[in-house]
Amino acid sequence: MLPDQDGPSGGGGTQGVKEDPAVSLFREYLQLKTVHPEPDYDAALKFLTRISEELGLPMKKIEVCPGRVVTIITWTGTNPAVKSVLLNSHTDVVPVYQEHWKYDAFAAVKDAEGNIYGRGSQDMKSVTIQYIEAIRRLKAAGKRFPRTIHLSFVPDEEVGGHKGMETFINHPEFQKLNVGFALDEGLANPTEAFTVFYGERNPWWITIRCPGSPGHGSRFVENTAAEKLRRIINSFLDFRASEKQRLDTSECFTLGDVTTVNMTMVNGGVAYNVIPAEMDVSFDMRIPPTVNLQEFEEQIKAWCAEAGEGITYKFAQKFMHQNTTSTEDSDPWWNAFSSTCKAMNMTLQKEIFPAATDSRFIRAAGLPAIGFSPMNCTPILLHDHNEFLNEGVFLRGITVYERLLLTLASVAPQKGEE
Ligand code: MET
Ligand SMILES: [Zn+2]
Ligand SMILES: [Zn+2]
Repeated sequence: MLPDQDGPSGGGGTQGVKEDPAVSLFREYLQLKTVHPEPDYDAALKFLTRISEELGLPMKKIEVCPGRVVTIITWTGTNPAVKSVLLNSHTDVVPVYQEHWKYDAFAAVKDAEGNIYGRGSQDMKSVTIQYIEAIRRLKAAGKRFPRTIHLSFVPDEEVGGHKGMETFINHPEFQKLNVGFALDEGLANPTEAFTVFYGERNPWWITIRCPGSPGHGSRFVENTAAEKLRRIINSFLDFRASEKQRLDTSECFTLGDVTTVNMTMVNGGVAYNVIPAEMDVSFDMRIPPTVNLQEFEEQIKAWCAEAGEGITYKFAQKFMHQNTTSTEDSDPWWNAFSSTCKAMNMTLQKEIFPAATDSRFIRAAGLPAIGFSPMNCTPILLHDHNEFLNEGVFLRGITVYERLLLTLASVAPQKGEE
């Protein structure tokens, strides 16, 4: 049969059955073009304003930078003096190569299997709607909890978070939230298990400038920029190969446990027959929290010194905090989280997040944060073509958050909280 292309109802997976309103809301949110480089944040704000009215919960808008608004929806607890639970999600999504997609990446098409296609279906518009729907259900059931629950909806995560969470975390309005524990995004898991992230690799984005002697393209000029560039590239890519080897030969390592290095840009030169006075190369590096960052930078310095005279580097991104969140049974937040999952017969795999999320700013502020997107039995398709999530997996995730909030928002007050 034909996929359901034009409306929130129907779809082969649930043929003849009216679509769950939560799924319809998810599909509606996927259709908002909050896509870089010019995200329609106004559309997201309008959507969230409606949600706040539907839920009957107050909303606060904090413009952290011009045109960049963080939205907070709050469900105040019965003991608002104790620390709150923060459910964070970003509203922006990465661009698409539409020609590689089966369907319009912003049409939220649901196919015969109930798979919902759209940019953001995994990263992370699903999670946003799951948080909202879990709150809606708990409210409708007349529940109240001691701890306040805040939902934060932040812009610009996908471009580094500078005009989003990085600024918000230092804003007085963030302090006022009195956060004790945060949930943020994770990754899908193709198996029955769910992956949870207790830390992240540190993103370092570096550009290395290689100066050299210019001259005529027909000569053997000494000390050229290209020769230095080649040595730099060799050092970085040799290290890349050794880290890949370490990952490939280890039984227990995941991507989050080794350093990745990728050469992502090269620049320089003006003409075929002019030896350039300088050439630049850029790398995206992701460094596990167990690596000594000072020593790692010394290694980079050594590679530059070995490659020739006058080589300089600068960072476009150099995250230095290496906090991880406790996953000890004695930790009340982890205990609440993991015991709830266990009670639901969910298998958890604890890992270091291989990329970066806004959780890194939360952890850097000294707060515990767990990265978790309840998507098991799902291929990892974030930032990829044909990103999708099955509606059954999506709906099950709402129940997971419902149960998680029951316990997290009821964690007993800790020493010093009251
Ligand atoms: C390093 S900024 C974060 C952007 C994106 N989430 C990434 O990991 O690449
Ligand atoms: Zn994301
Ligand atoms: Zn992303």
